Amino acid sequence: MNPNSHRYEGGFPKIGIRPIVDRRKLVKAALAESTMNLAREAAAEITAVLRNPDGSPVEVVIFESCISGMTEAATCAEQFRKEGVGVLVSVSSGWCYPLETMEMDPTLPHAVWGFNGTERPGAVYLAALHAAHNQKGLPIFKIYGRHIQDQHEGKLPQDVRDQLIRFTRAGMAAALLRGKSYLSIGSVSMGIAGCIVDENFYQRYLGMRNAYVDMTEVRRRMEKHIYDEQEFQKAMAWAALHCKEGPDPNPESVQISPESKLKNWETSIRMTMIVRDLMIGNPRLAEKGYEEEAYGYNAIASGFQGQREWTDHLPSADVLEAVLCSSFDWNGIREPYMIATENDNLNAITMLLNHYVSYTAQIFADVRAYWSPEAVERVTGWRADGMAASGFIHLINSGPAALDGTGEQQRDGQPVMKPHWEIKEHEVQACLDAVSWRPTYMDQFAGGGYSTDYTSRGGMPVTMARINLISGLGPVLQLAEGYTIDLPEAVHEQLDLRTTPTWPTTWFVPRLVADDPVFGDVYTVMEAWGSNHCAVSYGHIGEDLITLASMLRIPVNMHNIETSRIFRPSAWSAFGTKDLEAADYRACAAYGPLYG
Ligand SMILES: C[C@H](O)[C@@H](O)[C@@H](O)C(=O)CO
Ligand SMILES: [Mn+2]
Repeated sequence: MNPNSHRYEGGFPKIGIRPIVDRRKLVKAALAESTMNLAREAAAEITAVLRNPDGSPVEVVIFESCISGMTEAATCAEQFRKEGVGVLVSVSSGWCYPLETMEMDPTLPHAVWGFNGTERPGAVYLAALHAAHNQKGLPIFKIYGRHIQDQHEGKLPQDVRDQLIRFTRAGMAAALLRGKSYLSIGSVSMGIAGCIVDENFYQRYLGMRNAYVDMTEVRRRMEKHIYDEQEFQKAMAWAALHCKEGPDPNPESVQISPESKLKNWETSIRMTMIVRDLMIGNPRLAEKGYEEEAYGYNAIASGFQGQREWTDHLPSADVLEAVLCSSFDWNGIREPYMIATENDNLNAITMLLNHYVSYTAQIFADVRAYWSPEAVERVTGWRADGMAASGFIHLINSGPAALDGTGEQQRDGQPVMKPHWEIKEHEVQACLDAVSWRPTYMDQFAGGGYSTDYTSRGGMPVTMARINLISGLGPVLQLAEGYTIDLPEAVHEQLDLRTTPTWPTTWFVPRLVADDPVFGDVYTVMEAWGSNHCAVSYGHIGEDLITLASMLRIPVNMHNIETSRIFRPSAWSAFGTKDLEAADYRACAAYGPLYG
């Protein structure tokens, strides 16, 4: 039994499509079938592109007939509620009485595609409907194709398809959060404010719950063997085979014995299994008589405090964080978990949002330093050139940097981080081979443990993001699209040795934007970063994060995304069309958190 397999026993939210038509008999007769066809086209596009976290196609439910008035609208809402629909798409090709056919649930992300064919006033309905939604405080996403289509042309134009996918991808991310938990194991680490759990944020913006377990629970389960001992043996064998131990960075005098190191591996592997079981439960524990422990906390993200009450005398959580955040372990290839070191839950949630729109594993990193070309030349003699010519940012943190972050997976010969369902076994091996498991620095982690030492391959398009909580304002999202870069080996060594070289490094260059107050210079991107941590996702997902943030009513305070890629509810334009950032703030403040 794969202990990851029951992770989504409750299934996944679905996307509901609401075909809408004018109820006048002759008009309905003329349009109902073609409107249903538009709904089917949209459904086919969504299921072809979007995936659930386990890699299965997102399920789309089309209401069985066209909605032409309040009765059908109510019947559809009730049917969709029973089906677990979490995202709505309405489709129309003619005029359809907005106030009588609209959906009123303020918590369901909703887009409307008004077919742009002049034979019938689909676009007029779309405009009137969005006016109704805006008057009633129910923002929707408007999908209006640029080019006129012929009435019975069933195909989705590319621009309609792009907006439909961008909306439903973000809508699914919002729906996947709803009702799930964030599990804190421990509390605030070393005075890091990002570790403070703000239940108001989780409940009102994300629709999530907060669970708390003291770190002593991990110790209890270790000491009482409340874990699957067969799996433990399998995991230890896997680690012995695949987790190559690298040089111990500590002075001889404090290096621990091989026997103690083996014990540290055993403890680290037990911690890994126990934290996973705490998050999602494990039916095997019930078989051992631990029915309560078998439940888990229905957690889609968690954080392990670690420092210092655990790490001062027990192995650090680097192994559990690195293994669980990766797309594979001794049980094979699987969806990565979202785990924050130090219980920096704001970073864990950022990892989760990234993951739900990108489908890939995430790199949790300290935003360690900006290296100017001048400083690099002074220290190494090398003048940074190419993409590094304006300097670069050192992203590095022990623990939850997924081993996928090595960049050893490939697509078309390029380094990538893939959704787990695309990863090949040989790529898993390549990721593992690129990692050196280094004994941790005893001066900081007196309890020992192992960190993952790797360097991300350059040439990957990535997005660095972070949610920050600002007093008097609430949550804000910042993001920077850019690329990982390679440094000459000797330069990397010199710069890395100045830091904590036993940790995973990603050299990052944000995509610069001329004359932008923040993205005009790599230095200001670092200087404007709102926290010590960031979550790095594969891919340029800034547009998806911006759409998702608007659904949750989280303003975006910093991004380098072109205006043409920004897709937010149509009501946002009522808050200003010249300054989209200001409009975003005003709209989020006006509507407040998605769940009230
Ligand atoms: C080892 C140090 O205590 C690190 O944990 C510290 O530099 C951090 O990563 C803080 O986020
Ligand atoms: Mn850190």
